[in-house]
Amino acid sequence: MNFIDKLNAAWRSNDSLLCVGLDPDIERFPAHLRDHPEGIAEFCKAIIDATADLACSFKPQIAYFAALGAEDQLQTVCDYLKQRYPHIPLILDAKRGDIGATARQYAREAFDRYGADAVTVNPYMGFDSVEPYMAWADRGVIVLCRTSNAGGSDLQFLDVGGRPLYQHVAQLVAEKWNRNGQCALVVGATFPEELAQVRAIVGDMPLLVPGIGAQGGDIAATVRSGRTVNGAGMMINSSRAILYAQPQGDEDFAAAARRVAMETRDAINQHRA
Ligand SMILES: O=c1ccn([C@@H]2O[C@H](COP(=O)(O)O)[C@@H](O)[C@H]2O)c(=O)[nH]1
Repeated sequence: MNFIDKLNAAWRSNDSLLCVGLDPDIERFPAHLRDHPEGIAEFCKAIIDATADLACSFKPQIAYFAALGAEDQLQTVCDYLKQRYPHIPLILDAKRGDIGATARQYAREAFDRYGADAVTVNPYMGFDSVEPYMAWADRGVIVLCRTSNAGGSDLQFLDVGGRPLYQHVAQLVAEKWNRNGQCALVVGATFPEELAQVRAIVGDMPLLVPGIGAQGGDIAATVRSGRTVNGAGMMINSSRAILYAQPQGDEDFAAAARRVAMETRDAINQHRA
């Protein structure tokens, strides 16, 4: 099954547009996992088990693993996801961007080494820096368009022929780059008006939408701006708000994560119709 089909099936089977982000920060781990040799993988596996029936995708952020030289634990997490939850898409958030020959190695890393269903890429170097990922026709290529951070406006809002640059990116990907129907775009939940603009340009193309939860994006505005006519079309990511949900009483970290993931999934679903 290719990425888009798998995503459609996960939206339906879990009745969810929630993407659970895996950004493991050992400083915020429960004490028993901080010094554990496989603590990062154990933490992520517990979060995955606690939220797999509530999520349409999981998104490990490679920087949190690579910064600690913990690529082996990223591998463990990806293998675990694929073995236990093969129906949930695995998105590797790597935001790669480089010349074609190097891009091919990044694509091998994402798709062959980690077995990701999709990877995030940076379009700044143009089509020949993105095309190598498309050789894996059954995988998703998720292109940065209008990112959730304030500084994204420095370049993405530049006026290019009467329209902001991010709208050109949306149109370019939808009309030219998406030859195999495998592309998606990153658009931040912190900018619902721009999210609506992108949706109008790209039709039903899936959007990866970070920025709710810790970044404060408004769930109602996000869903109303980005949903497709059938009330889907988005992987709305939340990482820290779920991973480090404040325990209440005796609640452990995974139970707290499940509680917040369920609240978030339900809040999203309220606005899909
Ligand atoms: O525009 C973007 C693109 C990617 N991200 C990533 O999403 C998560 C957000 O984490 P939160 O804890 O929910 O804020 C993180 O991995 C970012 O690298 C983004 O935030 N904005």
